[in-house]
Amino acid sequence: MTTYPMSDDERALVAQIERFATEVLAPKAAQIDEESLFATVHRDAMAELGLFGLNLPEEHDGIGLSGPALYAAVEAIAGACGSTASMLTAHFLATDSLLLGADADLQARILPGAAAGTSLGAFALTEPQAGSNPADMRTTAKREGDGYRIKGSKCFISNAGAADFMVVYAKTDPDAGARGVSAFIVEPKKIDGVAIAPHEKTMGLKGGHVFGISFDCWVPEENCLGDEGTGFRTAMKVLDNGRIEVAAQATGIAEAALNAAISYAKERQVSGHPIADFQGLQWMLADSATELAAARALAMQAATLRGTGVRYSSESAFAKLYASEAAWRIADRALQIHGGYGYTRDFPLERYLRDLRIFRIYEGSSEIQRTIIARGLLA
Ligand SMILES: CC(C)(COP(=O)(O)OP(=O)(O)OC[C@H]1O[C@@H](n2cnc3c(N)ncnc32)[C@H](O)[C@@H]1OP(=O)(O)O)[C@@H](O)C(=O)NCCC(=O)NCCSC(=O)CCS(=O)O
Repeated sequence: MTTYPMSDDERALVAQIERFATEVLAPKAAQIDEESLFATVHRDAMAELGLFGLNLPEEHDGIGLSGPALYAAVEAIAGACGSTASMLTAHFLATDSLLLGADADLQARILPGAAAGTSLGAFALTEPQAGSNPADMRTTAKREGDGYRIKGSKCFISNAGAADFMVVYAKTDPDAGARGVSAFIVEPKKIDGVAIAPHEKTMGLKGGHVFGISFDCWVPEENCLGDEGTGFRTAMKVLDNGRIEVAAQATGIAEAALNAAISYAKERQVSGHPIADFQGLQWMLADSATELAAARALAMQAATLRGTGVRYSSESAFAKLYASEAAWRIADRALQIHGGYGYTRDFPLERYLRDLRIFRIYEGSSEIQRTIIARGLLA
């Protein structure tokens, strides 16, 4: 285990998660990818370990890991199965929305089931016409009786097909830009008016299913997270957390790729020598190890600020931007070291690359991370 700062109890739990990842998740990862099996196949076993509540405090029946320990846990899961990590971290986006934006009653109603893994969450922000710019969303929530009618559509929403609850972001004041956005709990299995399309066929993370959703549904007013108009800020704070988890997924997969390259370089013989003897290859491994260490150092900077009340949008953007781009280079070098074998499905390298590609796009593209960083510099 990498030496991240954490308590002895956290270290023991992360070691247990690493064993689970190696023994349960890793052996099924290729099948999940090959057959596009929804990673919820692991849901019961993950729930038993408490994984769905890793980010939630004990008062909500969660485990309440610190930022660094949560990072280590997500990294271990992603290193074994990227799809499973993506399914889990999408659930964290939903529960973080409640933690950061909802009142105590709504938290008490939804979070214990979410922590137990009996209730799966989805985070419904992105729309066909509003991806990088969510303030421009078209979904509306209009007052109707003692509640709201939500109308509109969302796309690329992880977990939606199995979700027990969704946090849906919608405009309560369409003329107020970001300040007109509010967030709502929608429980699609309990109400009419939520239509979920078949999951998208994606390049990677094939078990981390994403869906389009159409809404024409009514929810009671107590399903609104906090006050009307606070939804955009909640979503942005959630994404500050989520981007650290994307960095964790990236470094988890990058480490798996680097380890595969090291093993292969020691075994593969050319002209009577293991290819690890050649300096050109050693330098590739050295560059990858350096970039992995740098990505983790940036991520730890953000992870240690998580939950402190300090805003860390720039640190979180540094972490996601660097880790997602470095992980791509690390996995690409690892595939190159494997030569033609790396390009086949007999080895996991091509899956690692396919799984990594989305990290430069979702939860804010690399370009959006640069925008956030630049705004911080120029403010
Ligand atoms: C690039 C953006 C950050 C820019 O957003 P805007 O320019 O539209 O908004 P701002 O004017 O910056 O802010 C409006 C308002 O919000 C407050 N704010 C902004 N950021 C934060 C924050 N991090 N913490 C707290 N508050 C924040 C800001 O102070 C303003 O407040 P006042 O109105 O002045 O009071 C944004 O557009 C952006 O992040 N874009 C990327 C969107 C994105 O990442 N989408 C990903 C969706 S989820 C996904 O991809 C996967 C989902 S899954 O797997 O299912």
